[in-house]
Amino acid sequence: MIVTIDGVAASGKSSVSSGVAQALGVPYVSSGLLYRAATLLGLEASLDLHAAPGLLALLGAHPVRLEPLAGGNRVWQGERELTDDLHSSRVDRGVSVVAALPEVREWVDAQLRALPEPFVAEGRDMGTNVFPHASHKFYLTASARIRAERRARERPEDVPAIEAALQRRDELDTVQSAPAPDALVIDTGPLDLQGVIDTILTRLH
Ligand SMILES: Nc1ncnc2c1ncn2[C@@H]1O[C@H](COP(=O)(O)OP(=O)(O)O)[C@@H](O)[C@H]1O
Ligand SMILES: Nc1ccn([C@H]2C[C@H](O)[C@@H](COP(=O)(O)OP(=O)(O)O)O2)c(=O)n1
Repeated sequence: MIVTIDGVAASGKSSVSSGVAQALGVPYVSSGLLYRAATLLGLEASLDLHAAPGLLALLGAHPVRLEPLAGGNRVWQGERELTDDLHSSRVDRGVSVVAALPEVREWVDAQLRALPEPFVAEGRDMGTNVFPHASHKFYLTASARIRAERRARERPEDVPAIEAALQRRDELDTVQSAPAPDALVIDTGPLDLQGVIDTILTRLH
C-alpha cells in the first residue's frame, strides 16, 4: 500500500505524513530531502546549481541514501549524516533550481521507486508522477501567510521574509506541484496538525 501526501511548501506535508505513518505503523518517505541533499552538496562543492552534469557526477561519486522511518527521515552520504543541514535558508533558496533539472528528478525518482511498500510518500509529484497507482492520494494547501507563520517558528527570518520566499518557491515549483486529479485537496488553514492527520486517517479506513 502506498499513500501519497503532496502539497505546497510548508503546508504540513512532513508533519502530517509522519503522524499518518505512525498511526498506520509504516515508514514515511520525504522526497524533498533528496532534492535538499543534492542542493546542499552542490552548494558545498561550489557547483553551478543550474548545471546537471556536475551535480550528477558528484552524486554518483558520493552516493546519498534516504532512510525512511515513521518518526522522521534521515539522509546519509556514506557515514556522514546530512539531515540537520538540509533545512537552512541557503538550501531553501537553491532547492527549486535543482529540483527543476530533469536528470536530478530521475535520480530522486529511481531511489523512491526502489523502496519496499508499504509507506506514506510526501512531496510534490508523489501522486502524479512517481506513484500514480497509489491507493490513497492527498494534497495539502494553506495560504502563504499561514504557512509563513508556522515556518517562522523554525527559521531565524521574520514572517514577511519567509512568506515572500515561500511564494517565490511556490512559483518556481509550479510545474511539478499540480494535485493529482484523484487526490483529496485539504485546506489545512483552519485545522491543527491532528485535525489534518485525522481527516486523512478517516479516509483510509
Ligand atoms: N495544520 C497545522 N496546524 C498548525 N501547524 C502546522 C500544521 N501543519 C503543519 N504545521 C507546522 O508547520 C510547520 C511546517 O510543517 P512541515 O510538516 O514541515 O511542512 P512541509 O513538510 O510541507 O514543509 C511545522 O512547524 C509544523 O509543525
Ligand atoms: N517530490 C518533490 C519534493 C520536493 N520538491 C522540491 C520542491 C521544493 O521546493 C523542494 C524542497 O521540498 P520539501 O518538501 O523538502 O520542503 P518544503 O515543504 O517545500 O519546505 O524540493 C520537488 O520538486 N518534488
